[in-house]
Amino acid sequence: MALAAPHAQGPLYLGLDFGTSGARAAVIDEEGRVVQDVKKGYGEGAAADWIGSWHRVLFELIGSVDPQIRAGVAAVAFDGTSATALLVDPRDPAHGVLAPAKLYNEAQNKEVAAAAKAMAPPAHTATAPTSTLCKLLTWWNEVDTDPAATHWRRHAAERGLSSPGPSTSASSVGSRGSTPSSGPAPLLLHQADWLAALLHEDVGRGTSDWNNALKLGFDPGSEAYPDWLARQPFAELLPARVVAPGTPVARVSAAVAARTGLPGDCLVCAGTTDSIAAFVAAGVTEAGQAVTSLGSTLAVKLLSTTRLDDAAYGIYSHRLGDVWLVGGASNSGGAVLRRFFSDEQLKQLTPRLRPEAPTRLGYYPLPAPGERFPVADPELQPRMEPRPADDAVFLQGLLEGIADIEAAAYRRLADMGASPLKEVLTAGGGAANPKWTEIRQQQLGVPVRAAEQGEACYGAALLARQGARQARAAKAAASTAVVAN
Ligand SMILES: Nc1ncnc2c1ncn2[C@@H]1O[C@H](COP(=O)(O)OP(=O)(O)O)[C@@H](O)[C@H]1O
Ligand SMILES: O=C(CO)[C@H](O)[C@H](O)COP(=O)(O)O
Repeated sequence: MALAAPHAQGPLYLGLDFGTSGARAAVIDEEGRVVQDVKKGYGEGAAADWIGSWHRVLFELIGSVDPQIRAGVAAVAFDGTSATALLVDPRDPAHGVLAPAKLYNEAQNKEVAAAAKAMAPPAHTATAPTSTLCKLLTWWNEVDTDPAATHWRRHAAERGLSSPGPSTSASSVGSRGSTPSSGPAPLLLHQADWLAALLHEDVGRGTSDWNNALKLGFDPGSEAYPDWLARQPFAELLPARVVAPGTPVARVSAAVAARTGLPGDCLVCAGTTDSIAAFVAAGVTEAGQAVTSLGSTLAVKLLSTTRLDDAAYGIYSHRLGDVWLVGGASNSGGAVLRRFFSDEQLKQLTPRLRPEAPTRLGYYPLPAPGERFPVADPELQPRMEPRPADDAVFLQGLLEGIADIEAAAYRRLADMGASPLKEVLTAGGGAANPKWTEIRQQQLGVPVRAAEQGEACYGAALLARQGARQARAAKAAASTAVVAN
């Protein structure tokens, strides 16, 4: 929906959210008012080619913003699903993707998880089987275990590129003979990093942000890769720059400006993950306030004065400015509901739910075996039987089960010394369900309400605005310095 273009006075800011089931864009003005918001599903069959789907939907989404509004966009920022990883040829990140993307919830094998545990500090979030580090180790390991199938060599041959590949070095996950490289080392990018690179086309050795790089092993406290990671033979594959969310990275390329109608001086800013973007959108500022993202997955973020990290429970701390957002992400959530009910069916059944009469079905709703948080168990089995004959009772059992997981997550954080929970704001598709809010409030024992701005793309747009303001301030300071001298 687009407000009349005359409302779109002054610089505008575009936030793009690439979630699990679809992508959304929000354009806001300097005051944070939404000028236009659009969304697009990835379409049937997207899972067969995530990279092609994301690439297509990115330009379709930008193209569906009103041209007049598009022409006023001063900065763009992305949020993507956390630990969704791509391995690219840095010479051609748009088309030179060297292996199928590994999604946020794909747990890597036990050997790789053991290799991550052997190199990282105990209980570090990068040791989780779904971490970006484990995904990188899987790709790195393939060079040793199956050279013929090594993606980057096959890809290079198919495109007549000189073969990129690791420089001669001993692999930490196997004995690697010398493999002289005739091209640049492949580059690991997160989904949000890669989408941003499609717009600025100036990827170099990669730029990521504090939040996306956390599960790779980046330390947002020291704002650097820790020594245990920097000294690994695969360190050359890591994004070279990791900056605060919202930091200006580069301008859109001339070709992309011509293709999209974005201004040639439009800034592409560093992004974040989808649950952090939802947190930014919600405008939470006090310790004890929390945001639960009820999207395809259940992600919990509590603003805490204490930093907590324990992979045994899937708990980690993101940094935003100078505060810590402690929490994690469960595999439960809306993706389970969608297995049984369309959004329309949810709307029809919800009035029949009775929060005052719990079903006591005791479900642990999961879309498939495996859980990340507040239980970190890649083999945890779903529990969603027996299924009552009445769909309203079955739905209530599922909603109660997800609410139980949310409550257990906040209890775990409290047990570990996080700031006491005071209030929960809800983002994502599930925020629209008043009966679910009632069920959750009963479980949590604190006020629960829908965030006024619950869309992650709004949070990404706020980060774009922050980056543009940062660039303007730096320009003003530079011109003042010139005058002073
Ligand atoms: N009325 C509702 N009650 C509960 N859940 C809902 C409702 N409407 C949509 N959902 C859930 O919201 C999810 C989509 O939310 P969204 O924030 O778009 O997810 P994502 O960005 O992770 O793809 C779906 O899985 C759907 O089951
Ligand atoms: O589950 C997800 C898919 O939507 C989230 O992207 C992700 O796992 C949340 O991670 P983070 O806490 O790093 O934002």
